[in-house]
Amino acid sequence: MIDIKGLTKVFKDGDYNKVALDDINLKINDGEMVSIMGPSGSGKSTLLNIIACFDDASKGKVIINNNDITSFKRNKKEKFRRDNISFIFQDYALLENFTCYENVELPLLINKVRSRKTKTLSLLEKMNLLEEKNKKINKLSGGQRQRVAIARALALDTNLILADEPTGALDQKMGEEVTDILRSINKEGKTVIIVTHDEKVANKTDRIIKLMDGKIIDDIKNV
Ligand SMILES: Nc1ncnc2c1ncn2[C@@H]1O[C@H](COP(=O)(O)OP(=O)(O)OP(=O)(O)O)[C@@H](O)[C@H]1O
Repeated sequence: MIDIKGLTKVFKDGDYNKVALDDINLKINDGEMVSIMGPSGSGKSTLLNIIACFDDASKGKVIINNNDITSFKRNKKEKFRRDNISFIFQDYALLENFTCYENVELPLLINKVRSRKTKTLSLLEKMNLLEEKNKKINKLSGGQRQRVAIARALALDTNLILADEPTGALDQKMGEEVTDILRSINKEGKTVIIVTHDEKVANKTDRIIKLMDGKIIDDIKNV
């Protein structure tokens, strides 16, 4: 479970002082699929980045499976992220000059996982990318790139998948395909949190949380 208590984030730089998250309280259960919506600048990415251990809180706690990540020093945070969290970016964040296969294998190589070939091929098959396996990323469509990014995110078998606008760069058809893949990953038991501007994406999630000016203004069960 993710238990967020009084989470506040203030960005400060000289005279600049922006309260991006203002006393957020939120619980997300294991196995939920949640979308976070809200206008530009409402704090969606800031919230996701703190859950992902990419950024620090100014105040409050984020407790993931009984681990208070807000109390962790940088190294411990990075290890916690590696072991527990996968992140999917709007712009895929893939290595453009490497093949699909190499991109998916990379986290397995870094973490010295055994049976890398079998695992990588099975992930590529799952994402319907076997035919593309030796193609370089810069030869793929946006939807294919995002499927490679999802395969890579699944490589280490983490239970928490975070996605920041995963369909933001895709046309409607590819966006739907990627959303359906995230839904099926959730059905396999993983917790999925998606930041999105797209109502269609949000409507495929179990719960829609709306932010405005760094506060939760709505938290709706989507049945
Ligand atoms: N690194 C930073 N330094 C200073 N201010 C920041 C930083 N990151 C975000 N902000 C500010 O915090 C507020 C929340 O930003 P955030 O990116 O979380 O919003 P968002 O809801 O994800 O927006 P969008 O939909 O445009 O991506 C904004 O006013 C933004 O300008």
